[in-house]
Amino acid sequence: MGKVTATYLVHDKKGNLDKKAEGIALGLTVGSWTDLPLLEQEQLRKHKGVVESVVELERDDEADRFLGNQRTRGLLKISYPSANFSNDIPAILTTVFGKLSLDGEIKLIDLEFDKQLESSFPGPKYGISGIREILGVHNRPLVMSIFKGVLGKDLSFFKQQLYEQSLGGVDLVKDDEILFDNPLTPFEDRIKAAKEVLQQAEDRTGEKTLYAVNLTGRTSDLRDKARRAADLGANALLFNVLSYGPDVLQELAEDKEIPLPIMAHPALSGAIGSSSLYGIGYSVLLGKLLRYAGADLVLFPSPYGSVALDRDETLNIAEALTTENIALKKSFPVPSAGIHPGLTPVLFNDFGLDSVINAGGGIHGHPDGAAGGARAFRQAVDAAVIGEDLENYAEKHPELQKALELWGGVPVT
Ligand SMILES: CSCCC(=O)C(=O)COP(=O)(O)O
Ligand SMILES: [Mg+2]
Repeated sequence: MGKVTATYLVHDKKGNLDKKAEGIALGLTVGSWTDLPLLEQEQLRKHKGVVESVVELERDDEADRFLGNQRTRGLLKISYPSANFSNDIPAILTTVFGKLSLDGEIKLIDLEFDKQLESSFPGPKYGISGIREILGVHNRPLVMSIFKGVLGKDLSFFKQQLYEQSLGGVDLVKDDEILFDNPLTPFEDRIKAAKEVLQQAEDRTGEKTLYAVNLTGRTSDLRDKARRAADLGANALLFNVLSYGPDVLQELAEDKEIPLPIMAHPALSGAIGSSSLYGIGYSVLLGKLLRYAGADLVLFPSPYGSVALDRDETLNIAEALTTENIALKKSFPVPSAGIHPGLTPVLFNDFGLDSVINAGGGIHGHPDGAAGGARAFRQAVDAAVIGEDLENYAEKHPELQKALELWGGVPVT
């Protein structure tokens, strides 16, 4: 029988992790079945959660002193039979962490779907290979930029920014996640304008740029809006997935009339993932779940920029998005926030060829404007791929030189 297996990090004042694990395995499934008649026990047995392992970890003495109590720390692995839930993320999350998420210091840090369950999820429609195919770029990390300062501006500003970013050589441009439908730059007009501008830029550079329009509004309108975007010639969607839920992303990803790559933004994820005691770990929240649900690209805070995450945490997200152990297409990891060209070598070192270097301020703040910023990133990527020192490479590449003068470089250690 199929199953989903959850791993929890627990801090427990009572100190008996085996009892705690058994309590969860029972409590989230059949309740106190041992008090029932034998026949009923037998019927319920196939629904009971199974404690797969209990590992006690070293105590966190500093936190215990701070909180004024001693807690046993441990990792509990519990599996839940697929007979208990339907094959969708809302049912799975409610099964493994629904009421449990309210029950003290407990964090869901891993979720393993068996192969049968995994096969009921779409995964990315394009994934890394499909997006590379569309762009015709196979041998380097992609470069992406973010519109900035569009709020309160009209379409002419939008077009100008897009043209400059594309001319400089970025592979993708995305809306900022805070740009919603508005009278100055309406959703459909942005798509039409972008189509025209990107064709003009491609005619000059010979390179393709994809524009990810922010798909926003009421949940019930999203499907039609996304289909309309596809009809108008949009080439990608940006989606604030955690404001809606991963299942909404899955609905969009599965829709045959929305044949567009979907880029998932991590807005709101900090509220769920940032505590070391509670919530859902980032590698599940932004990694596995979004890959299963069908995100082609996933943004997350890099370990180095303005909203930095712990480096191991970011590596685990990227691993979940790209591991071969999941038989679905791979999603592009997009470490983001506060990125400038000088960070390219460390990002390349951490996330490799199959990643996207993404910047807003680091593009638009360049002394030569967005086109110069984009060129500086492309030069930094080229240097990283051939393993050349950024400072040396900058001697013959003035845009990179200017970026390094402004923001500095960060050596790989
Ligand atoms: C927290 S990851 C999302 C990155 C993002 O949406 C963004 O606007 C980053 O902009 P920046 O100017 O910091 O590159
Ligand atoms: Mg943003």
